Amino acid sequence: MDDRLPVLIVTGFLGSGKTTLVQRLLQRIGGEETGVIVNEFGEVAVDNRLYVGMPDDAEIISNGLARKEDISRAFYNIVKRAKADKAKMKRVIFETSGLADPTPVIAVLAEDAWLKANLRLVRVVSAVDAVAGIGSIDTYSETRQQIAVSDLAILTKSDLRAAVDFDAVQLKLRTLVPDLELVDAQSPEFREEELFAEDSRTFPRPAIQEPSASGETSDFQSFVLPITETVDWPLFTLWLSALLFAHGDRIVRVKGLLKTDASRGLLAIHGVQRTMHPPTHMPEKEARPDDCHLVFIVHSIDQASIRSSYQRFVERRFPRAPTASSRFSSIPCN
Ligand SMILES: Nc1nc2c(ncn2[C@@H]2O[C@H](COP(=O)(O)OP(=O)(O)OP(=O)(O)O)[C@@H](O)[C@H]2O)c(=O)[nH]1
Repeated sequence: MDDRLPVLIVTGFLGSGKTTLVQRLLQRIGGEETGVIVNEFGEVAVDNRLYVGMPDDAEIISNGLARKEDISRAFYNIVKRAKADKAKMKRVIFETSGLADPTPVIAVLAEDAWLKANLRLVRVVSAVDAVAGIGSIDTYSETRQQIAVSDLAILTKSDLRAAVDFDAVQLKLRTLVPDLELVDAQSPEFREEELFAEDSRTFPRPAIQEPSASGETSDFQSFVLPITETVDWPLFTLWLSALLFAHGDRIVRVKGLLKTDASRGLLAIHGVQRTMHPPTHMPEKEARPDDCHLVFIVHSIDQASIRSSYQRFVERRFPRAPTASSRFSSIPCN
């Protein structure tokens, strides 16, 4: 009997729904029995704080485009934990960052003798966003690379009004990988736990481009906008919606936690390209003042203009409520 721990790699572009999928999976299979590794792109690791129910002891690799040594260190830590508490850990999930090529993760599991003796890769799945996914495939080579090495694509956000239909996404994926299966995460037939089902996994599909060895060639930058004060929620959403509407092609992802006048706890904020997702409430006990900030992942846009836009638009206390049009015209990064 193969008693090595099964590993599932979850990949997908920025904001495609990887963490949501992992969270749903953990709810189905039991978070205490699952070792989780999260690689994040951003100056600070936030994903495990944006979701209720993510394990506190997740291994976080926060240098965005993880190098092989970071990946193997995280797997070593997980296996050591599993050995220390033998009966408990039953499986491992590795969530890549939205810009990472999963190939180095696959390579580490295939090359390191000790890891190979303790872990076995079950499959690589790619979250594909039904709203932004086709555009991301066309625009970002990172998305194409993630899909090329995946065994299965999982359609997310098909419940949203702006979602492209399943067949159109399937058709698009098959221009990259002719036999790639797509399943809909919103379908009642979708069972997250089956992602760990034991059929023999095929070897990774051939990469369609050379992966960047260190990952340091990315054109994307991330920065943190600290927001320690309580935010005027209507004003804030007006600002962020306008910013994403105007620059959603270059502000690829915004996420973070805010303390707002509309909520006694914290609100988790998610913007993905031009879509601002509904905020989610975080329990008050999770609130720590230094947690409150937004993480931006951008390309071809000056972060100073976003910072000054925020300062002018949201931080400034208006003596009288300005009209919507005067507020919009004050965004300097148009
Ligand atoms: N309506 C809807 N929203 C979803 C779905 N999946 C994810 N979202 C929302 O999309 C936003 C981004 O989801 P995440 O799970 O954080 O995406 P991610 O791929 O982990 O993001 P990064 O780690 O930044 O790359 C969040 O607001 C989620 O609630 C879905 O199937 N339907």
